Amino acid sequence: MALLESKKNRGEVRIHESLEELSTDLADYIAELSEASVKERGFFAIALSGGSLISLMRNLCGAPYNKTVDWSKWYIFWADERVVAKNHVDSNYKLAKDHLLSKLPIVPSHVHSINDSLTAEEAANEYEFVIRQLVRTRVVNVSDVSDCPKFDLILLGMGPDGHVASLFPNHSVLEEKNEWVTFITTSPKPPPERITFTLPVINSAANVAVVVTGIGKAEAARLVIDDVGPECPVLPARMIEPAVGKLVWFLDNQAGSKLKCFSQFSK
Ligand SMILES: O=C(O)[C@H](O)[C@@H](O)[C@H](O)[C@H](O)COP(=O)(O)O
Repeated sequence: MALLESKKNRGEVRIHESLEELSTDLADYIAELSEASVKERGFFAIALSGGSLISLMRNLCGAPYNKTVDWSKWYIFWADERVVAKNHVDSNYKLAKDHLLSKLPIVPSHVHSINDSLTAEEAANEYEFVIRQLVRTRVVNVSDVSDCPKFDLILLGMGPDGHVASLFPNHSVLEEKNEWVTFITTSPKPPPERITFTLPVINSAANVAVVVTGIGKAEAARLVIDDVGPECPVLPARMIEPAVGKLVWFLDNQAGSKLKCFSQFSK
């Protein structure tokens, strides 16, 4: 693995030789953050996304993490969710439950998924309300620099169009400054109805990790990580700039192949 500091505060970039190496590193990274957070605050509040991220977290289900991680202190959230029934094939909750959560001893009442019987707007409002209650009791930490929750870790994937969570390019949702959780009904990636954390919430997290794999995302990765100048299109992933938190990019060598730093890595 190559560890690189990006230019202009775009965070730490980790480029991996293979998906297996990335999965191992990702599990180590999450386990370390969990340990530090439990030691410091007694809780680990982690937000997941959908997509390939979940299968890349698979190593957490095996040794040594199944024994060494304090799963009883984990509180699970979703940075974005598709507004479908929980048993629907498109549900991010179902994806995480089937491939991750059902294999880990996480306390069921610590799993905070959306209410799937509501409209997208209602589900977003209710989800924000749930998070507000947990901020009040400090299960979710509070930001010292904004009026936002400070998740211990927000895990994101990125689409080839540069979207993260359900924040899509050229969508008014990118302007949302007041809500913690908002909704869209016109997602260009199906299904159309989704709820999503807003940029202020993502940028208030203690740690944000973006996991990006495959050659189809190499150009977007270049545009959001490299210093490409003012002609760069406005891509949601480029708007991730944690105020005080730490940003880490987990790439495989295909997704990282167009980065300026890649040539020095591949020598
Ligand atoms: O529910 C979703 O659709 C997501 O949370 C979305 O933001 C996803 O993480 C990216 O589209 C990357 O998905 P892939 O890694 O599968 O390409």
